[in-house]
Amino acid sequence: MSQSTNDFQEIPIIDLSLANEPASRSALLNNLRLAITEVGFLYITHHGVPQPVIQSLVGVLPKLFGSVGSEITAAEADLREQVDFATELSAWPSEIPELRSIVETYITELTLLGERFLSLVAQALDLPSDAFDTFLSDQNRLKLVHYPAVAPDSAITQGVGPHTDSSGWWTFLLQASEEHVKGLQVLNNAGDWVDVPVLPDTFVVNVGQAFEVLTSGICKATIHRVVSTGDERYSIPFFQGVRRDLTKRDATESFREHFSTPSWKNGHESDTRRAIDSPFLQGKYDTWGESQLRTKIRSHPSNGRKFYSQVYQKYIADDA
Ligand SMILES: O=C(O)CCC(=O)C(=O)O
Ligand SMILES: [Fe+2]
Repeated sequence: MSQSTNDFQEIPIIDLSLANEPASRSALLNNLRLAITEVGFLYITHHGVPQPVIQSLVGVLPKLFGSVGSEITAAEADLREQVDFATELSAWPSEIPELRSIVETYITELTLLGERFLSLVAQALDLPSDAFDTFLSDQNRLKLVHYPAVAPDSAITQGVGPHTDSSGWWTFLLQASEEHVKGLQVLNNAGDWVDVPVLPDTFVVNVGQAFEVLTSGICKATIHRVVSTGDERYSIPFFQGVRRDLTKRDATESFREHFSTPSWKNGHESDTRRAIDSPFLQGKYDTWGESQLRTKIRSHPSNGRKFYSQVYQKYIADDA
């Protein structure tokens, strides 16, 4: 894969309901593969987690947070506070008695979502749908996070510093604030921080470090951060757990052969074909040759001007 394929400017949106129809399934898997191998971040819609389960948890957030705790990421203090839960935890904040069942129901639903998602990921990576099942844990982690608002002139703007997720296979993040509230950003290979705005009824999904290792780096645990703004912000990341007895050897060797073929190393074969095909199939020129000529002239404009002066202006002006 070339460096430039990771210069994404926005986060792809994947509609999981497309998996239900054979006709739309292969397009879904194709788009999913591009998202997880080239961006490492995506939104999922039609995720199947019932809205009441989400709303009950979002509803307790304002009650839960009092004062800002402390956490360090990338050697800077983060301006956020959080409550961590895990499957089978026994200590519960007692001020909110209903919290336990709300959190347990949410974890159950997200566990199922994580399993459904992982089987699609396996298929998108040309593996059997249950290929990753034995790597899962019976314990997943949930965090409830609050980022306080900062004053416009505040010197401190680190909600959470740049990092990749170390806690699980995949992260399923609920951005639990209104749509105008910004904060989460993802780093592309060009070094730009790309905003991940709040989209209602979605989860933001990203690759964790362990899954990057399991796929020999084909799936990328992408760097992200949260910038504090004038709005307070809530978020709820769910970290799909890694089997506790997973060895380094299992993590690095289990799929090494599968991902060592040149088609993966150079960007998946069909990704490459897709990238080449799309200007041809979607562009306005009938022939492969003319579409290629347009591409080349636009890539090498001084040669285009010199050798193809009759058509140079036409192709340079054509942004289609
Ligand atoms: O709050 C967010 O939107 C992201 C949090 C995060 O990246 C993390 O806790 O790992
Ligand atoms: Fe994170």
